[in-house]
Amino acid sequence: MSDHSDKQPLAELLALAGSGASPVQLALIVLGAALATFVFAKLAVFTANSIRMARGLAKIPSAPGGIPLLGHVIPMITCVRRNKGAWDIMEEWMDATGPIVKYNILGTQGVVVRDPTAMKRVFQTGYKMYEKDLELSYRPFLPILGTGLVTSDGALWQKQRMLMGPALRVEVLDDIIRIAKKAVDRLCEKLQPHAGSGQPVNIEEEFRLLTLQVIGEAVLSLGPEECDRVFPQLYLPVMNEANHRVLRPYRMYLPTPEWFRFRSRMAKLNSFLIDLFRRRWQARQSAGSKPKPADILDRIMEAIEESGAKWDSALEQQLCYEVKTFLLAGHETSAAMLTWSTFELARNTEATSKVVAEADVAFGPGGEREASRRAVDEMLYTLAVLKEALRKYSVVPVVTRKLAEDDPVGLLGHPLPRGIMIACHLQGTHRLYESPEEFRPDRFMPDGEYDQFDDAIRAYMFLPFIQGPRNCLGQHLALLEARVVLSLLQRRFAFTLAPGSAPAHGHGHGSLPAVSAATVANGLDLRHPTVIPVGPIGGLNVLLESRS
Ligand code: HEM
Repeated sequence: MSDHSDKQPLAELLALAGSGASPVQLALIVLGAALATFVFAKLAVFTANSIRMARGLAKIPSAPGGIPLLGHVIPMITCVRRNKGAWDIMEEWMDATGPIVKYNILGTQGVVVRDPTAMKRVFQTGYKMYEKDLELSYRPFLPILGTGLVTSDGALWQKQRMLMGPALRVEVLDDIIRIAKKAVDRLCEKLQPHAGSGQPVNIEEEFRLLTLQVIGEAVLSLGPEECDRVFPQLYLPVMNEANHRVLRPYRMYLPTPEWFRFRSRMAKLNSFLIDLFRRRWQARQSAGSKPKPADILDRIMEAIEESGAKWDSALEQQLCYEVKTFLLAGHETSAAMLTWSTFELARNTEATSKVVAEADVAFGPGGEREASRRAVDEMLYTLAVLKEALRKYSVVPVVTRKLAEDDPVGLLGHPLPRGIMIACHLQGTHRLYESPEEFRPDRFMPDGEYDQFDDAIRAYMFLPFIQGPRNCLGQHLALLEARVVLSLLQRRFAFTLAPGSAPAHGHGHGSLPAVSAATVANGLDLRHPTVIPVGPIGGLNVLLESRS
């Protein structure tokens, strides 16, 4: 017996489609129906989620300038024409509306905050539910950084952090002073012919090469020549392409010649690193006694041995992600900090002479002595200059998180619904100081403005490295390296800002034209509007004179 209800769905469809349809037409009908159901289901889920989130955010003031459907996308993409970053627009929203503002970008709903108590919730007390936003901000970097520390979450991140954390502790920091001193001595030799020549030098480019050499030696014991050979050819171009993809995400998918070059460089870089890991691992296994760790890689390998993990291709791949993460996280940010510090010192002779005096004490009047860790720790004023540069210029102006579950406590008295984005506006927090546009290193000297903040919020008033369990693993390394480099360079040369001109060599930070550094009253106008870490547009041209 066979009635209508016994028919298979396909048979029903055949009957519906009529006997005249060809198999290809029928297949297309089935495919079309499946696709329509899929799109409909997606739309229904998206709409339900959007309504749920919009209800959850109802009491939070909205950013000005939003329009139906597109939301706040137009101010975000047109701001570059006004030489402002998306983060500057967010700051204008908060100036106009208050310390927490909601926004909507093409259906992605979120809030932006700058208040230190909100930062404490996101970075410390609620950090597990405020997850990394890997879908948007970090997406272009995922092919490079994979599941490395910066771009992983949950149990894998925790395991990796436990493994990597100790590798960047005390003894490595002692090595950094020696490595940074050699690197700055080499840079001084390179710059010497420019002294008194009237020839501008793009010091930002030099800092980028220097910090890459330092991290290359600290992590992998690579010599400066090897760093200069491998990284500018393989590593820097892939990072450049990833940076382009932030504003032009279609570049991730279009098989252009650059797309193929990106893939091939990545493959070469990975095989260079994996080859190095294998040689190092084999040498360790065949050595009779445990060798003294020479670098960060040795320390990571030591931790792997102690954990009993098996050496296999998955571990090699993970190590590759971690090392590329250190290279990325560890050089451009530090270079930007050094560049802004140099910019400010070139305009402030009093601050410069204090930095030079500290170099004399730590390294001897000719800068010839090896300084101890303690001597560098005592360079309080140089440290204050670096911190003030990080505050004023906020080289990482914003970090984003995605809320994994409803947060009943929420931010600034507003409970928040799961799924929304949170833009933690570090630059906004750094402007909550007195006369924030002024460069005043004394803020970070003992009993200065920073020390005067209330105990409950102080740590969340200075966030260049964020705070909490996911804070920057390299912050001590970065500040130690920078104290050595900045003070010795200032000891050797007097810097002035070159009259505005394109950088002497190298292309600087992105492709926008250079602004005249010498004529700009406040360096904030020089900040690049699209590239993080934020450096000066077109680099920083300086003139040098030797100090006696
Ligand atoms: C001035 C220099 C630096 C600045 C301003 C800086 C800033 C930051 C910030 C803001 C984060 C948090 C990112 C986020 O949560 O989305 C971070 C994370 C990180 N940084 Fe740095 N960084 C600097 C130098 C370094 C150096 C020298 C290293 C390595 C040697 C390093 C390694 C890392 C790592 C591994 C993380 C991820 C930590 C985790 O998620 O567990 N950073 N950094």
